[in-house]
Amino acid sequence: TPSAPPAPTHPLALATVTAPPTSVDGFVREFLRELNFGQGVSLQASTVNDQYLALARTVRHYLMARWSETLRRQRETQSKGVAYLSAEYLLGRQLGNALLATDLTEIVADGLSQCGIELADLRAQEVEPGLGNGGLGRLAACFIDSLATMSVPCIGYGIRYEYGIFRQTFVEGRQVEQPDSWLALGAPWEFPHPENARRISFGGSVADHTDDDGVVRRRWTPAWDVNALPYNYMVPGYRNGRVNTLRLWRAQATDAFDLKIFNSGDYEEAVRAQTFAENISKVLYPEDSTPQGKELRLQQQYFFVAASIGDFIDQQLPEDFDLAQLPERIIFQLNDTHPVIGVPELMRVLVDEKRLEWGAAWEITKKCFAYTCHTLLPEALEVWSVDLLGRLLPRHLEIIYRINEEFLAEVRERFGDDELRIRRMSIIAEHPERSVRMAYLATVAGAKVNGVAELHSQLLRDKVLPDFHEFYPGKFTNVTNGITPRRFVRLANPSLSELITDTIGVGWLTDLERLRGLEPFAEDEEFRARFRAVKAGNKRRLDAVLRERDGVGVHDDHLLDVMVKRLHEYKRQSLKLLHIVTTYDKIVSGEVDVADVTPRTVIFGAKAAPGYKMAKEIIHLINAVGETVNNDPRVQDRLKVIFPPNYNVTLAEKVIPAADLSEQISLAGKEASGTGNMKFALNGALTIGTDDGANVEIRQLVGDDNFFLFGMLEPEVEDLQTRGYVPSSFYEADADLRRAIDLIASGAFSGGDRATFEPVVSNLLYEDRFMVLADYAAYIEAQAAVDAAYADTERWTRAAILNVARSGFFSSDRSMRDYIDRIWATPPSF
Ligand SMILES: [N-]=[N+]=N[C@]1([C@H](N)O)O[C@H](CO)[C@@H](O)[C@H](O)[C@H]1O
Repeated sequence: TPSAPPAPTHPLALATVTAPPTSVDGFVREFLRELNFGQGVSLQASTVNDQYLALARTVRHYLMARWSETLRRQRETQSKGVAYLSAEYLLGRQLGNALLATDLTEIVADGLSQCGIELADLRAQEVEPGLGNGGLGRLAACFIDSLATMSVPCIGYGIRYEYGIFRQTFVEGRQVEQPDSWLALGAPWEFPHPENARRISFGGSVADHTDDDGVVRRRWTPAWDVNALPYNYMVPGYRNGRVNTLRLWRAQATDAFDLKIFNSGDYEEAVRAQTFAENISKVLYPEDSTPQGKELRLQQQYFFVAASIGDFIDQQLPEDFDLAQLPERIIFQLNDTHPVIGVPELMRVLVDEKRLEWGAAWEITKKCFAYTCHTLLPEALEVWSVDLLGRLLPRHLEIIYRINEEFLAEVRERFGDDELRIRRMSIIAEHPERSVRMAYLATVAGAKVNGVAELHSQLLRDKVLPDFHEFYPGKFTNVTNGITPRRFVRLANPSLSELITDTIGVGWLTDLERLRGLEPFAEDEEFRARFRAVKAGNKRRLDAVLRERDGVGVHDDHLLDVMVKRLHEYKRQSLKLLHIVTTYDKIVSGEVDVADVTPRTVIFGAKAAPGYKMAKEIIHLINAVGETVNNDPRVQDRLKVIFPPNYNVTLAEKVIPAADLSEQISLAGKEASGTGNMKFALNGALTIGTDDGANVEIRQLVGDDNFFLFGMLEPEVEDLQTRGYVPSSFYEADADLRRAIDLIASGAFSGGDRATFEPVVSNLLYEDRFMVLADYAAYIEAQAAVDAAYADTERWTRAAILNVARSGFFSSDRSMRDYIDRIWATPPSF
């Protein structure tokens, strides 16, 4: 290969880019230049969007120096890093975080106000990139933030969906999805590099081929291909001079336009290839925990994984790199089963392209991957039919067959001809359709397999993958999830952050366990008063936001009871609904004096996957119950239900700091971890929850007195399931439950029409897969304890302070330390 031309240089080009002066004048000069030359407008003529785009680009200038220095040092030190492979990144707005990371917020606010511009208006102009569904996507965003802040080399790889998670609207209380055209007003945080595009192949066939070294190898002859264009995003560390990279891939046709066909007048045909190709990165699949086995979804997964592995080997490694050393240089972390097709892809590259022996390639591959499982729902573990895989990726199917063959040979060696075990453990499922079990492939190929909370990892070992735990005992570990305190405490809750810093000093943002220093202040009356003032202020802020956004407000003297997460039956939003209906029923029937009811506003936030019918029914019922309760004069505003549409990261940053009560009420054994639960505890909300996922660890750390635990434990759920669960028996046995369900069935929330919510009622009475009725009585009792506790303001505040003080463990920095210690061995490098 011809030697690369000498790199361009000039005495003015400093070894690395230098940041503009960190002064108000320095900033204003940079901003106006960007507005004039970048946006091409004068300050006077500029729109808010012009100003936002110019500001974003100006802030990029301050980060650029750190980014190129990070890349230069990375190239220099060649230290081992992480390639985080995730089909989802729920990043949230970038501007606030970039200003925080560079400590520019004040300078920028002053500079802009000199120009007659409000920083808050420009921050509100940003459209958040909704490139994820829920917890899994947000976790990826928190993790890459922590790795940058901890100076760990990391490249996040994913897909640059043209349309992210749909925008949710409500029409007569029903969810209606709108496309999320997040790019429409410009995307100032991305750096496209079409020159580094990669060709990704699909389809075709495989045959033996004698290569020029005389060796017969399998040769894949694809049928079609697309280009993968990289778009780089900055991942700034918190005030440590470091910026890591997030590389998202966009699909584009290799030959975008067929002029000959166009000239023949068949315009549609002329661009068909382009449309077809671009479909691959067109839109995010909106399912959370219930994957769609659609071909396009597999195309998306292979597209970004093949581009990422190719990019790392060809772009990030020195030309003469000895691939046997690959495990010393990189660990590919598989964020759930979505990127697992990367395992046969690396084997294909090593064996077919780099011509390594199969055995040598497998030794490398086994050390280069690790797998994080995020679920316990059997339907969430992806399987791909061998028909589809064989058609789309014939060479990869071959490789998977060989991996499975060699794996089962090892199993036979260990356990003899135990056919049932062989069938149970085979990566290839024979029934109901011959298909590849991606979680099994990830477990066989991964150096480590982890769950995302202690209970989850235990259930993975005991119930989901017991055979594999028996076969690979050392492979299974746990890393409890975490959240970044930079976004979810410092940015989302500046007044609480100020109180914390005033009290325990700085440093807690990158060492969250320091929050323990707040414990003694739970006993300090003056501090408790300041803590309450912070919460009240956040409630008023939320009130203003919701009034402007949706025309509804929240009373700051109400207990704010918040349930925000994707709509899924296992998360049991319908249990929360039954509590509301029970309270309402007791008020309107006069069973309780409305004056004795603790004033409470229940805030829901939840998107349902568009194809998830029951979830959409439950959303409709929540809005209908809200409509009735909110407008019933007998309630005297002491119970309110609000459901702001389009719950996303930006709304979470306003709702969570205002919350008093965090609803984490999934059926025990169903929620792998949860991460919203951690954000609420760190923002001084008390949790009412089951012993499920990370709730268990939150309760253990904050103390039983500061957590409202209720409901069956996982073994009790298992036992009831085994004994046979008859939901209607709970209906018959519990008068309050019967009245609540009967009220819904009566049409009280649907203008007397009994049919409207019959599907929800029937589902609860005759199916109730997630045992809402079984946990109802315990839940209602726990909610009564909440009311009693809330009436004792000092006790409540003390408990809220202890939740903050004892939740430092839930920093994603700690999660990263655990991944580094237990899985990656990628210590901070510089
Ligand atoms: N997919 N998936 N899984 C989830 C969430 N739905 O995104 O991953 C999250 C991140 O690990 C978990 O907190 C949550 O319990 C789990 O259900």
